[in-house]
Amino acid sequence: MTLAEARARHAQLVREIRAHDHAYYVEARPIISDREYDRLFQELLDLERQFPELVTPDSPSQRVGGEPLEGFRRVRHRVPMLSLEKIRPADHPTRAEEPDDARRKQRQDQNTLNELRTWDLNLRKQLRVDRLEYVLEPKVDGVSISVHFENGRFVLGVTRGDGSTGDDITANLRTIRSIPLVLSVKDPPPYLEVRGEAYMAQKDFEALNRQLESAGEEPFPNARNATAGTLKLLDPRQVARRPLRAVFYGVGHCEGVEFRTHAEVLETLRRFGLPTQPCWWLCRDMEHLLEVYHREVVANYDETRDLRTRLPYEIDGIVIKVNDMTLWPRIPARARAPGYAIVHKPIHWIEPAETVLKGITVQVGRTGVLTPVAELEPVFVQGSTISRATLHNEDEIRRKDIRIGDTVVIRKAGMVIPEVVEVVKSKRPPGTRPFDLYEFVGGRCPACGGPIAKEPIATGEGQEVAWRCQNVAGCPAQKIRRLEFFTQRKALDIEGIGGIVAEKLIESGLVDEPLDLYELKLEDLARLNLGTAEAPRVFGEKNARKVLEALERARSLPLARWLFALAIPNVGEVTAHDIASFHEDLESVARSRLLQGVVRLEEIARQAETVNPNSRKNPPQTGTEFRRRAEQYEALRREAERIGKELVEAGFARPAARSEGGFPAFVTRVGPVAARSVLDYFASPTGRRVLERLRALKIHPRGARTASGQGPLAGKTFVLTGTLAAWTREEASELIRKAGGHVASSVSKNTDYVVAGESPGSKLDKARALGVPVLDEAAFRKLLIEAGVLENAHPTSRPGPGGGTAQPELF
Ligand SMILES: NC(=O)c1ccc[n+]([C@@H]2O[C@H](COP(=O)([O-])OP(=O)(O)OC[C@H]3O[C@@H](n4cnc5c(N)ncnc54)[C@H](O)[C@@H]3O)[C@@H](O)[C@H]2O)c1
Ligand SMILES: [Zn+2]
Repeated sequence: MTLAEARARHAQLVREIRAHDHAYYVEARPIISDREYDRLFQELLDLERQFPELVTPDSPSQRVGGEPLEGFRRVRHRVPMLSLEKIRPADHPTRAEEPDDARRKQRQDQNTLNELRTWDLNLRKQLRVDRLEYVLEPKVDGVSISVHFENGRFVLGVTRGDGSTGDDITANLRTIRSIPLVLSVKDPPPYLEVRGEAYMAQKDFEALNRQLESAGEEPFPNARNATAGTLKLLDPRQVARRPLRAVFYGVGHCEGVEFRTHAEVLETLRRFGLPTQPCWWLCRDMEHLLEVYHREVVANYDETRDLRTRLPYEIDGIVIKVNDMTLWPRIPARARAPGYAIVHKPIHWIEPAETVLKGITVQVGRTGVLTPVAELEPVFVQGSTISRATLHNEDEIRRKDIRIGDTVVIRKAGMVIPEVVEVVKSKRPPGTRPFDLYEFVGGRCPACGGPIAKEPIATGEGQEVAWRCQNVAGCPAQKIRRLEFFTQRKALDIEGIGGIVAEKLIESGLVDEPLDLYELKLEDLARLNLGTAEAPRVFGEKNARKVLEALERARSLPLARWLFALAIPNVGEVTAHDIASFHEDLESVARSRLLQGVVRLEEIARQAETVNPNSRKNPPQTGTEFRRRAEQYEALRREAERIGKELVEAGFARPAARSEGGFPAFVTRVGPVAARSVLDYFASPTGRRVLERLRALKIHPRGARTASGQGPLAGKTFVLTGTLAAWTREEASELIRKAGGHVASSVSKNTDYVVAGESPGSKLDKARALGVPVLDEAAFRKLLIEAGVLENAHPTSRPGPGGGTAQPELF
C-alpha cells in the first residue's frame, strides 16, 4: 500500500467511524454490530501503526468516542474519563484449517493470555519492580457515568461525553434506585466523585423491548444501547419508568479522602452503600491472576459455568488493573486510555456459537407477513441457552443458503433476538435441500390455507420483500393478532380479551374484525366456550359484562389510542400520539395536509437528488441538460421550502441542522414511512370501511388539536425547558396546543414564553438574554387555567411504574 492509498483509506475509515460513533453515542441507535465496528477500528489502528504520519489529534484513535448531547448542560471532568485499552486478539486460523472449534478457541485464548504476561513484564521493567499486584474485575457492558457526592450527598451526575466534557444528567441518574442519594457513612468525605456504569439487567431489558414492540415501537438492539438511549431522555419521569441500575468501580476527583490501592477503593465504595461488583479478585502477581482467570472467569472453558452466568448484567471482558494506585501516575497513559489497566476478552465470549438447525417453522403476523423461525438444538450463547432464532425472511435464508440439518453459527451480540449468522458448510450433512418458503408451506398460508404473495414491506431499516398471506380479511391468524392488538392495554384496554379469548372469538365467528366487538350481545359473549367440545368452559356473564363495560368506556378514549388500536403498519404508540396531537379526529387524519406534506417532502428530496445539476454521481452531459436540471432543481427547492415552512409553522417540523448541499431539509414529527402508511390505510377499502363503521357506531375520538388560529393562546409561541412536576413535556405541549398555542423547540426573539421546570437547560439563559418572559410551573398552570384548558384543581398525576405517581421516587 502506498502512502497515498493509505491516506485515502484512512480518511474513509475516519469518516465511517465518526458516523458510527454518532449513531452509537449520540443517537443510541447503532447501524452496525459492535464486531463490525471493532473491525473498522482495528483496521484504523493497524493503518496508523504502519503509517504513523496519519495519526492526527482528532483521529478516533486519539479520543474517547461520544460527544455532548443537545439539551443538557455541559460539565467539565476534573479528571478525564477515559476508555480502556484492549489486548489485541491473536490472529487465528480459519475454520477449515482447524475443525476442532473448542480446542482452537482455547489455544487462541492462551495466545492472548501470553500478551498479558508481556504487558506485566513491560510494566515491571518500566516501574523497576519485581512483582505487581493486580485486581481482576468484570468489564460491565453498560454506559459510563460519574456521580458526585458533596459531604455525602448526591449533587451531580455526568456522562462520559468526549472524555473531557460530559452532560449533566443529574435528574436522570437520581431516578436510579440503586444509587444512594446519601452515602451511608457517618463522616463522609467533603467531596467524592465515583465512576461506574449504568446498565439494564438482561431480563429487564427483554421486558422493555417486549413492551416497546407491542407498542409498535422499535426495540433496542441490546441492553447497552437501551441504557444509553434512556440516559439521554430529556424527561426524567420517562427515565424513572425504565429499569436502570448502576454499579461503581472507581473514583474521580476527591477531597479529604485518599486511596492507596484499587482494592481499597472497591471496599470503601461498598462500605459507603454504593453498589459495587459482586465479584473481583486481588491477585499477588500475573501468574496468580492467570490461575484465577482459568478457575473463575472461563471455568476451565466450561461455557455453562463461566463468569458471565454469575452476574446480573452483561459483561464483555475482564479488566485488569494495577492495584497500587501510587504507581498509576508513573505509568504513561495512551491517548484514549490509562496505562494502568487493560481489557481482555476471552475468545469464546466474542465468538458466536455453533449448533444444528433442526427445523423451520413459519409464523403469521398481524399484517400477514410469514416469518421463518429457526428451531435449534439448544445452545449456550453469551450467557443464556437459546433454541430459536430469527431467520428474518426467505431472501435472507437464500442469501446465506441455510438448510434444515445444517450446522449454523448463532449470535446474540448487538441483537436482541438471536440470529443465524452463517452456515458451516463443511459440516453440511448429505441430502439437504435449499430452503424454499413457498414450497415449504405448500404455497398456502400455514394459518388459513389462503394464497400467499411476495410483497414489499416496510421495516425499521427500510423496505424488504416478504411473503404475505393475501387473505387479509379471512386469515384467522391475522384476525387474532389484530384483535389482540386492538384490545391490548395501550390500545383500547379491554381487559379479558386477548390470548385464548381472542382466539375463540375469531374461531367461533362471533367476531370477525375488531369493531365487531361493538355488536356483541351479552348472552353470546357469556356463552363463549373457551374449552373444547368435550370439556366446555364458558366465558361467563360476569366477565362478559366487564368486557362490554370496557368497550363502552373505550368509546371516549382520545384519538391517539384509537389511531394506535387500528394497527396501521408503521404506526406505534408514539407516532399515533404525535399524529393525534396535531389533528382533530380520524377524518382529519385521513386527509391530513401535514402528513401529505411529509410524504411530498420526501418525494421532492429524492427527485432533487436525481436532477441536481451538480451531482457527482450523475453529472449533466450537456449545457442544455445542465440548465434544464438547474431549473427543475430550483423549482423543487422552492416547493420544499414552501411545504417545509408550512409544517414548521404548524409545529410539525423543524429545519434540519445539517442539510445536504444546501437543499432545504426538515425533521418532521412523523417520518415519511409512517405518514405514507397512514394515508394509504385510510385510502384503502379497509380504512374507509373502518371510518364508516365508526361513524355508524357514533364513535368519534377527539384529537388534541383545536382548529388552528383559535383558542385563547392563539398565535403564542412557547418553549419548554427542564422538567415539570405535573406533566411530561408531551402533555404540557398538548395543553398549550389545546389552547391554540404553538410549541417550538428553540428560543428566538419570536418566542412569547419560556416555561422553565426543574433543572432547566441553556434555553433559559437564552430566554433571559433575549428578554423573553419566563414562566415557572405555577405561572404556567395559572395561564392554562385562565385559558380554560385546565381545571383549577390539584396537579394531575399519572400512574407510574408501580401504579403510584409518575414522579421519580427519589426526587
Ligand atoms: N456498533 C457501533 O456502531 C459502535 C460505535 C461506537 C462504539 N461501539 C462499541 O463501543 C466500544 C467502545 O466503547 P468505549 O470507548 O466506551 O470502550 P469500552 O466500552 O469497550 O471500554 C471502556 C469503558 O469500559 C467501562 N468499564 C466497564 N467496566 C469497567 C471496570 N470494571 N473498570 C473500568 N472501566 C470499566 C468504562 O466505562 C470505560 O469507559 C467499541 O469496542 C464498540 O464495541 C460500537
Ligand atoms: Zn393466512
